[in-house]
Amino acid sequence: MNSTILVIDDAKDTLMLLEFDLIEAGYKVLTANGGEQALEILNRQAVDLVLLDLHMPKMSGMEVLANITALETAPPVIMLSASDDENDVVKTLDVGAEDYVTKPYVAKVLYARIRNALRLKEKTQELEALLRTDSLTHINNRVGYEELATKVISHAKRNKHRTAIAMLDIDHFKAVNDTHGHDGGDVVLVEFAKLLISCFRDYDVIGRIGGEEFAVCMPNVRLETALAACERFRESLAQLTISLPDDPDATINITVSIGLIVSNDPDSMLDDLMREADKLMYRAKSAGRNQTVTEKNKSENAANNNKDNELVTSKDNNNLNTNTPKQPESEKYAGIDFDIGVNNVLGDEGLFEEILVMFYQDHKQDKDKIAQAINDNDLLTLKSLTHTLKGVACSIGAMELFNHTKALDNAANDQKLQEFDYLFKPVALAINKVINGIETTLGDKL
Ligand SMILES: Nc1nc2c(ncn2[C@@H]2O[C@H](COP(=O)(O)OP(=O)(O)OP(=O)(O)O)[C@@H](O)[C@H]2O)c(=O)[nH]1
Repeated sequence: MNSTILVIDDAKDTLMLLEFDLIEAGYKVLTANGGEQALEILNRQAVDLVLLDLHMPKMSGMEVLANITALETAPPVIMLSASDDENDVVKTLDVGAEDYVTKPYVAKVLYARIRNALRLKEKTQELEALLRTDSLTHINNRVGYEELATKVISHAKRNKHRTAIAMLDIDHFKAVNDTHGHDGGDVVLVEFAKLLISCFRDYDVIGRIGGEEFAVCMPNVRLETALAACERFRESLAQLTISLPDDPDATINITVSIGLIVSNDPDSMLDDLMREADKLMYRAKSAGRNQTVTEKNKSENAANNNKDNELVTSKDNNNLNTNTPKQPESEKYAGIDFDIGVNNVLGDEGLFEEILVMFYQDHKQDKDKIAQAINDNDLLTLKSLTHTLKGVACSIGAMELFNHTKALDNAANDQKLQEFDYLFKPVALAINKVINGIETTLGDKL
């Protein structure tokens, strides 16, 4: 497809000459006789490149340049000026111009500069897409997902729509890897992503958030609709039999645990919603996996004059329970979701306290031990520490610690050494929070 070039110049004859030359070279051309007209065009339509005069009456070329570079999808700008003052060259390049060509221009040199700028733009776009795409499944990675979902949430705020966020985690995925190898696990992840794409709507934002964890952001939906979509996916997945190209006799069946939250709270941030949905997903895990757990966001309940949040769990179509009251969340132990922890020991608070004392004694040094293992490049110790900590964090309901440790554990398993340092920081903070929380509440029993 021919690239579109916008030429901005106050001199009519220059505009005509450039238009002629550029059309001759195969480009589509738009012209503007000043900054105001140019910005109007850029607001209306996409342009691949801008040729911009520097000295113009009314809005100067510098001013126009600053406005263009501030656009969300700014096209590359080549300055085209009669001035060969080196300060002009430096200033415009510093403000964001791609190149600087002096007038009178030599057509074939100008064409070469244009081709170069367009090539660079294409490469940059390819790199930006890679930065946002998961290389295995080709859906959004965490960066891409968060960027798009954040836009959905801002749009929802402006239009007072609800947004649903679902966090999905494949059940017992480690066992798939253990049985069928990492390549077998990869095939499962790809099939999982394909099914996500086919089950959710085109404008739902889908992403792979971590190893075997995925997220879906559903714009403008009611809880019932979002829950139905999650359930449709969960059921389709449970019925899907995945075969491996390298081992046609092997078949794999998997299930998924889903946490779903729907919010129309204008102050909800994506991070908060994802955290809430993640907590619900771990409830689905604790409650036996292969199910969706959802809870209406507080503000939505408030709008319905409902004091308590509703917890909805759904294992199959005739097991939809909309009346299970949620336990009020306790602040008893910092960094620990008391409800999850206590539920993991069938509600026995005394036993839960004993487990926390054991956790404190066994893991209070973990931060230093993990730091040491990273420092020594001792992968075996690191894997063993993170794997154990991840498991116990989940069972005491320390979900933040669990999530961060899980990320570090995955990186250790995949030997992503360069990620260790930055993944360790949140683990260290989360351990501190939990250890200090236990000390504060159970000090005399430790
Ligand atoms: N094949 C493959 N495995 C991955 C990838 N990323 C993470 N994993 C693996 O995913 C597994 C996740 O295991 P766990 O976090 O223990 O969870 P699980 O076995 O799914 O158990 P539950 O979540 O509790 O049901 C680990 O073995 C990781 O090595 C990947 O890109 N490819």
